[in-house]
Amino acid sequence: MKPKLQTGERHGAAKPGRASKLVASGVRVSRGGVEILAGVDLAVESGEFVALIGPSGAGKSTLLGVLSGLDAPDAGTVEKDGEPLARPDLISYMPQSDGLLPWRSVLANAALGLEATGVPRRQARTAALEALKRFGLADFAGVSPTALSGGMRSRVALLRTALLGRDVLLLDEPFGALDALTRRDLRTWLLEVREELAATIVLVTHDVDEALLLADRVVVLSRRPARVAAEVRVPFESPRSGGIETTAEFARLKGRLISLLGGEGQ
Ligand SMILES: Nc1ncnc2c1ncn2[C@@H]1O[C@H](COP(=O)(O)OP(=O)(O)OP(=O)(O)O)[C@@H](O)[C@H]1O
Repeated sequence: MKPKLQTGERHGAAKPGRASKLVASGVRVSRGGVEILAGVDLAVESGEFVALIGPSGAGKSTLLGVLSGLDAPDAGTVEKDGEPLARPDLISYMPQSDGLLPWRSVLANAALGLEATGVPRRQARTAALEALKRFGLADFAGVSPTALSGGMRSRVALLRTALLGRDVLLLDEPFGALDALTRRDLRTWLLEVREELAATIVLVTHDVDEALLLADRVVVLSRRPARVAAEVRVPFESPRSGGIETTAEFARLKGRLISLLGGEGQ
């Protein structure tokens, strides 16, 4: 089953009153005597989809941890809609590992985030089943995640994160371990379900094509200790199709991002 889509609506436009603005100012982080973030300033608008790229080890995951509220910066602030991030549970964070539990069914895994926030089990599973249907995963509700392909696992993990209904979604290389074809499918899927998510999204990726295909804006971190080195607005209209990859504009932007990364983007 295909997810419900509001075709014709620009993907960048979030549902009113839902998505939040996230602003990081002067964020500095050192770990074990190593300076990782050296004053990062980043504003993500309500409903915007930002891709975060940078050289390997630059500090992308570290920044995402700070944006989630799970890690405190040594200096600087993160504000959501003008208020300091008070509790990490205001934001959905999907780390690199999908974290699906093999002894729970797909449905029980999808419901796990809700149950962890205190939603009664039956209610959580009803909501999870509804989401599985909307995201085309209902046929897999009763099976163990071990029976799923990598791509399906990523969908379930993303759905579990999204089901929390948070208005900010932070995704750390959600498709990093997948083969190229499966990644392509999942990018298309993520574009399709974006309307359903109605969230402000920050996606960490190593993949310049992925950043350009999905995001409204690409933010490039410098080498460690990282700052924001550059920002590139992605001009393609939504809904996007794979066809944009063959355009001269796509090639130009890709070349620019790779040169900003010093050739380390792929
Ligand atoms: N506790 C720590 N002590 C020392 N160094 C750390 C610690 N945590 C992270 N680092 C270092 O900080 C740097 C940034 O790590 P981080 O995972 O945020 O980078 P990244 O840009 O997400 O990396 P990658 O692109 O490889 O996923 C890395 O070089 C890492 O080794």
